[in-house]
This record gives sequence, C-alpha cells and structure tokens, in this order.
Amino acid sequence: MAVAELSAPTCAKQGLGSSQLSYLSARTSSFRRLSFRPPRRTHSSRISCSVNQTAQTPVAVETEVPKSNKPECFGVFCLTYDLKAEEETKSWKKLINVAVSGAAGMISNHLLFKLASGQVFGHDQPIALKLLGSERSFQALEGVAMELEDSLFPLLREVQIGIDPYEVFQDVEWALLIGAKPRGPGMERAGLLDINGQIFAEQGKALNAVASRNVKVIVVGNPCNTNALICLKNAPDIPAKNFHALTRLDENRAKCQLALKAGVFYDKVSNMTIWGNHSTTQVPDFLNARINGLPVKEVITDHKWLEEEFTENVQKRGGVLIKKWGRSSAASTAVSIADAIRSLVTPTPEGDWFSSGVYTDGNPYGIAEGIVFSMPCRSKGDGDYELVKDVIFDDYLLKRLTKTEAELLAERRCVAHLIGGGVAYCDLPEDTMLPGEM
Ligand SMILES: NC(=O)C1=CN([C@@H]2O[C@H](COP(=O)(O)OP(=O)(O)OC[C@H]3O[C@@H](n4cnc5c(N)ncnc54)[C@H](OP(=O)(O)O)[C@@H]3O)[C@@H](O)[C@H]2O)C=CC1
Ligand SMILES: O=C([O-])CC(=O)C(=O)O
Repeated sequence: MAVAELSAPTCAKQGLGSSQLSYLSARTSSFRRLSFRPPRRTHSSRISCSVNQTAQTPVAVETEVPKSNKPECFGVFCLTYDLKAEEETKSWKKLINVAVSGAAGMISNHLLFKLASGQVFGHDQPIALKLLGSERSFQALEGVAMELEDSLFPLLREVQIGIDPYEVFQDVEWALLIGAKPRGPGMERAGLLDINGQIFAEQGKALNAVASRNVKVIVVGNPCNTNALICLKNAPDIPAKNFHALTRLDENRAKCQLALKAGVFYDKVSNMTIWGNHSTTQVPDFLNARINGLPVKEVITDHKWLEEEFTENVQKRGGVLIKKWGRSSAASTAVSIADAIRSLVTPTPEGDWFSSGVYTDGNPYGIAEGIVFSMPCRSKGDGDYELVKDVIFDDYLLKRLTKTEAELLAERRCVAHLIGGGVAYCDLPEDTMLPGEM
C-alpha cells in the first residue's frame, strides 16, 4: 500500500486537530517501516506550504483546507500553496530539505529557529524542516512544530515530524544528526559507543536509501567522530566526503581563548584548526593559527601557556560549562552548527580556513585513513570542501596528533561490528573523555 493511501491526512483545519493527525500518521509509520520503504518522490512533484499568508495567494483555502500530498506535514504547513510561482516572482532559490534528528532536544531548540529564519542558508533560501524524534519525544516534537508555526517565518515552507528515519530523510539535502543518548552514570564509554552507534548505523542506512545522493551530513551527537564514521560506512552510495563531525564549537572556543589572552576581539583570530577527535585529546593548533594575520606564537609569547593552559581550556571547556550550567552547551553548539553550514555554503575568505571532522582517506598529512578526524578545510561555497595543504607541523603538534589519532583508531576497533569491520575489540585509552565528561 502506498504511503499516501495509508496515512495522508486530509489536512486538518488550521489549528484544529492537526497535531493529532500528524501523531497518528507518525505512529503508523513506525509499523509501516517494518515491511515497506516509501518510493522516492521527485522535487518537481512536491507542492509546498507557507506560513506567510499575506505575501502570497493560497491555491484554495476557505473553510475546508485542501488535501495535502504530504503525508506527514504539520498544522499550518499542510496548507497548500504554489511555491514555484512565488519562487519565480520573488527570485527565491529552490526549496531545500533539511532533516534534524534529536529535534526535541536542547541544541535543536536553538538551531531550528536559526534555520527557519534564513540566518544559516540565506534570506533567499526557502526551507523544509524534517524533524526526527522518537516515541519518547513525540509530544515535545509537536510542541517544537507548534512554536515554528507561531513564529511565522516566511522562508519556512514545510515542517514534517516523524519517528521513522526512512520517511523523515526522504530527499533531504542536509541531515543534521543531533539526537544521541547521553552517557549515564556508570555507563562505560564502550557502551555509549555501541548504543549510539546503533542509532547512527540505522540513520546511515536510511540516508543511503532515501536521501538526496549528494546529501551533506553533520553529526553532532556524541561521540560525534565515530558516530559520523558509522553513519558514512552504512551509507555506501553517498560520498564519504559528505559526512562531517562537528568540531566547529571547539574551533570557536579556541578562538575565544586566544582573543582573550591577546586582548583582541575574536574576529582577529583566523586559521584556527582543531585536529582530531571531539574529545579531550583534540588538538587546538596554535602553531598555524593567526592573530591579526601574524602567527599566534609571535603575538602570544608565553608558549608554556599555549601548550598547557590554552590547550586544556579548549579541550575541557565543555565539562567546565556543564558544571556551571548543569547541562551541556546548547546555544553555542547551535551557533557552531550554523557556522559549520555557512562555511560550506559560502566561499571561505581568502587565506583562511575552518575545522571540520571529515573522512581521512587521501589526506595530505599522513593521518591514518578510514577515520573521521578534524582537519582544516576550505570551501568554494558549493557545499563541498578541500583540505588545506599549507600547514606546518612541529614535534609538539605531531605528538598530540598521534595521541588523538590513536584514540580514534581505538574507537573504530570498538565499533568494528557496526562498520563491516568484523568483531569489535574495545581497548579505549583510560583517559578517553568527551569534552562534557570532565
Ligand atoms: N559535537 C559537539 O560539539 C557537541 C555535541 N553535543 C552532543 O549533542 C547531542 C545532543 O545534545 P542536546 O541536544 O543537548 O541533548 P538533549 O538531551 O537535549 O537531546 C538529545 C536528544 O537525543 C535523543 N535521543 C536519542 N536516543 C536517546 C536515548 N537513548 N536516550 C535519550 N535521548 C536519546 C532524544 O531525542 P529523541 O527521543 O527524539 O530521539 C533527545 O531529545 C549529545 O550527544 C551531546 O553530547 C553537545 C554539545 C556539543
Ligand atoms: O559532552 C557533551 O555532551 C558536550 C560536548 O560535547 C561539548 O560541550 O563539547
């Protein structure tokens, strides 16, 4: 049976019972997933919805809301408008589909509103948000969708909520994978890797089956490097290069610390690389970074501070913040996800670069292949990136790189069963920690 026959809700009247319809739809989806994969839809067949009712003419909205062809639209987003006609008149770009997992979580609560406002993809870029939650979070997800409705963002054309990645990831061009289980008391890191690994293996398979062939994936849920590795290994039809683990928050933290020490505003700090794992072995590279265009070591002459205090402050910033806040960084993480996306969709300023955790195959630095490792990247603004070649290394940096590389190789051994690598063997270094675990 086709998706539309099974669950397409006749869209509820605005504000009346729409969330119940969406909820039922999502619940049936989770059953359907066992035996059915929905066929891929083409972009040209999609009719989109709008919240900006004054700026356009609805196709037919009177007392009865027309039937939507979207099986899992939410509330006001089920109203049917002819986006194409409007796009032409307003010279907007083609609608993009962006999936967000863990959409009812804290980071998403900041990020979704940035995405919908146009701050991230641009003010001429209409967007469809596809929110992935779970049975556990479904009500909260409805609450998020209601807040998005009430925000009246002109660029937000669709909101879908669901619990089945095979439906939510349909045709997505960006997948922001934030949802992950936090490490609980007494839980071994190997246990965390395994539990979250299962989530990212399933999501990789779903992306492989239904997402755009050129989908860009940013993995935020921890441990994000190895989760990204699991995800890409389970999505063999999508270029491995398209997968990122978020280390932009670490880059931003490092810039802030250097600016503080040098007594300059943080926009004067550039060329900041975070190497390696998003963990306490990460390496904030003060050898190649610059302040006001000068090497950091020329501006900050206290090299002991750079090697010890600065490095540790960045590595452990997440943990310190958790102690203060009682929860992990959410707002600044959302900002850094926005930064990471913008760095891929706008050209990198001449001479500068940004950090991202990317697949190491073919890297020019001699880092082991087959892992996801944060490295310096530059983009032409087309969603793709190149690794930066003109970086230098010294003994201190090389020693640190070896340590974070060893940690990622150990994490990879631990999840071998999830990446087609045979039997898992977990021998993680004892001091392996997420930034938030300090
Ligand atoms: N890379 C980085 O720089 C950073 C990464 N992080 C990581 O981002 C992730 C999300 O953080 P945040 O939004 O603050 O977390 P929240 O706890 O607010 O939300 C996490 C979401 O993950 C989902 N989840 C998936 N599986 C489970 C599970 N088994 N148990 C509980 N929740 C689960 C839940 O959504 P649902 O029920 O819908 O699945 C939940 O809403 C975490 O892994 C965190 O460590 C945080 C800061 C920085
Ligand atoms: O460990 C966490 O959840 C928080 C985290 O990654 C960070 O703050 O960098």
